[in-house]
Amino acid sequence: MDDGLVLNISADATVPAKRNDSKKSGRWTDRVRIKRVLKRKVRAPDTANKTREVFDGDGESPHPAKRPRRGKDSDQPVNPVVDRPKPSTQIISSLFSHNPKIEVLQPSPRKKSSCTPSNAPLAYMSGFAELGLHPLLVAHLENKMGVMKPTSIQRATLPMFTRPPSVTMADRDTFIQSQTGSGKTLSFLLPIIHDLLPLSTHSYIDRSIGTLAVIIAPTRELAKQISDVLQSLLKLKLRPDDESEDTEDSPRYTRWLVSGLLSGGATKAHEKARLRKGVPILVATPGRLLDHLQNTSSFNVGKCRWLVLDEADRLMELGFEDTIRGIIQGLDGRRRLAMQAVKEGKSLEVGGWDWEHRRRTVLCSATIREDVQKLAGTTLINPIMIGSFDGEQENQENLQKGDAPANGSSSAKFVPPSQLAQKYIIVPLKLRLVALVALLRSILSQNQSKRECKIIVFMSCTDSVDFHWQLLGGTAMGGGLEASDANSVDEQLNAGEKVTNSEPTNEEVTVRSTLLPGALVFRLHGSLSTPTRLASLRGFSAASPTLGKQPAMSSILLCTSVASRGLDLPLVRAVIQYDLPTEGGATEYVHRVGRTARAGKGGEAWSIVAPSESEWVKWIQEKMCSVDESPSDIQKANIVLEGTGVEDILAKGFGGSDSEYETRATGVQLAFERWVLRQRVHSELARKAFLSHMRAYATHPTSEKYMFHVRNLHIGHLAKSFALREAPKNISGFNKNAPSKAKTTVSKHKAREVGVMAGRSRDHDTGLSGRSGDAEVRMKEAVRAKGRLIKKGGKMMSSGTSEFQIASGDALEKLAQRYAT
Ligand SMILES: Nc1ncnc2c1ncn2[C@@H]1O[C@H](COP(=O)(O)OP(=O)(O)OP(=O)(O)O)[C@@H](O)[C@H]1O
Repeated sequence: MDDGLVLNISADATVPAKRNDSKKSGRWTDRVRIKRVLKRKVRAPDTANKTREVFDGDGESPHPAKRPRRGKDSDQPVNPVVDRPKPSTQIISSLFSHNPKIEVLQPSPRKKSSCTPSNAPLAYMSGFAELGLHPLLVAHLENKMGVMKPTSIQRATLPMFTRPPSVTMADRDTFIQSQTGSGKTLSFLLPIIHDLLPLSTHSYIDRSIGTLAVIIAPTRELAKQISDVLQSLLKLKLRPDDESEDTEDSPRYTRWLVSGLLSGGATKAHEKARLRKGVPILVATPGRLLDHLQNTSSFNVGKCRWLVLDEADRLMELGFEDTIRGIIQGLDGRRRLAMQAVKEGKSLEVGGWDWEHRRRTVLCSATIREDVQKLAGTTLINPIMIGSFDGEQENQENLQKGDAPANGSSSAKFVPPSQLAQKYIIVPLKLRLVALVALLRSILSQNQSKRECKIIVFMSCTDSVDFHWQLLGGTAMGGGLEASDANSVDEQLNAGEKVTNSEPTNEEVTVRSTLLPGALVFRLHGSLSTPTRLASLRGFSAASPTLGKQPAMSSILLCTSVASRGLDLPLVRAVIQYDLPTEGGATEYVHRVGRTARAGKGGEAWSIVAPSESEWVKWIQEKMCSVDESPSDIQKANIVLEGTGVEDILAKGFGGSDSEYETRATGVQLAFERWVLRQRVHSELARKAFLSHMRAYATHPTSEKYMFHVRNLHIGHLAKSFALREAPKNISGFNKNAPSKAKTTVSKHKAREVGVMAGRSRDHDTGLSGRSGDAEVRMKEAVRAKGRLIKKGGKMMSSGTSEFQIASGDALEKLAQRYAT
């Protein structure tokens, strides 16, 4: 049996030669035993590695080869000088045998051309001017930002704020919901600037007026992104280009409108200094904002007239409900104190400020789930809903009451943009890793003619992201090869593995893989430091990313769900869900795929589905459709996922004739496995990633267990997709057969525990993780407990000075401990 593994991968010179198994001396029983063992085994072609490789190939045996028992010696510590895993017998199972049979997929009847983009600017509109937007803003959008026509959510939202007050909803708050990539950010930023710009005409106005608008976003990345868009809007020209329009009567605007960002990225002292100077429009993450409301006396926010809660559903998911209540109480308290100070003549403020002008709250959310309704009920006054809702009237009434929808459905219909091509591949577990590489290669080569191509790959946990990132960067084959087509895989393999001396360090931002020519690989998850996360995003989004002197055309981002919400990364051609979402169900899926196909552009979304998860395809399609939708509606909205065979992807990605791709895929897999074996630190990375992945997998909600149950996974095959050759029972910490939390159907509560066990690996990213996030985590806990305190009759406190406080950080924590139930 040759198993198709005749690959000319050169031996790793640093590895000692394999010891000879034949034995001439010793007892005759020993010699007979060894002979018998050798007869049964088929030798691996690579004998350079001290590791003995046992092939399980081509169906000779229906069961995977068993790993022989290890002798006493195997427990001896690894030689500290050569830091490599201890020699052991390894199982090298063939990639293409013993895989479950997968139904041949029928091509989808969907015609791509029939899809008109659902989130594109509206062609029939003449421009933003007809929505009543300030002419300076219209000119800036058209001339400097290339934004000519509004999208449908902008068309619906802007008139609400630009019409004269008598007919608008001055006394009403707003709830905005629309598709991913439909331009929600501009639909709340433009009204704010439109409202504040004319204040320039007041003689006393400058940035010392304080903060007039606060925008809250759930993560640092999102806050930074909103802040960037805001900054580019605020660069607007304050006079019309046409001088003739600049008459005596035309208002003279001054540049007092500046923006600021509070997201925990900078030091508090620096943020305090900025707040003291005055920041008229502030973008913030919730924890840091509440912190400043509690502790920064110079934070002048008494006149705030806009509060925006972006990605409200994510804010709720991340447990910010109490923090947001604290923020609202803080804003109200500071307003009362400021008004009182003016009344009592204690304030140095010049008169003329319209204190009657109430603060408007805008809530943006992808869904109107029960928890978002609750938030809307407590934060919005007489809200008007803008967006696409089913049963709008009913929902509107519920929203005002803060109730869940009467029909019991917990979410409004939320579908991906119609122009997005949604695809899935059912991939046997063993083939996952090579299928991912093949898919990346095929997308990259298809888009070679385009200027650049960006791909986002979602993984289940931070450990998995770290492992795959290091693996791709570390497994350099024939270093420096720049293959331009899929056929060059052979050349890369034949050139031999190259031991890279410079392993990427933990805080490095990017790596290159010769398997993915012309692309740089970035990573993003919540355990990276803020500068690394931001550098990663900057690098990935850059027009022509570079590594050293080598420019790259394309970029790939390996990430956890941290990148699923709100991030607007330009030119993302494809999203690959290597691991399907463990939390958030269909909503999370729609958010993830929504990172592509934005503002009317095209894109493709790929889901890698395990054979035991195949029910998921039907499930997700049903979740995205309304019960009463006709098949033509479903086709039109492009809610159907199109299946592709894994062989097609492997053939496209690795090239070659007939089934040559099998040999090539095997070569790639072997190279990965050798990388894992090469150093102890690599195998630890792989094991950790495997374990964390299993734990994350166990946190799928109970209602989804029939599709995602650890019990249904072939653990050995899954381990192979982490380039591990070891039988999983030897991976400490996880035993599929033990009565573990992962094994039994876990309740949601238990599932959470499993998630917590995974520690840093589970990425409920809030921008709270990492070194600088610890304080925020504690703050969040304290605020939660403060909620309990208030329920138990505690009250908000005002310090002797003019500062309104909920309580100081320390006091709050002490109170929290005292009242913790
Ligand atoms: N009227 C417009 N014309 C052209 N491009 C636009 C327009 N409005 C917004 N865009 C662009 O569309 C992209 C998506 O916008 P935005 O990030 O606001 O979407 P979103 O609805 O908030 O998406 P998500 O739900 O994923 O957060 C951005 O790159 C933005 O610059």
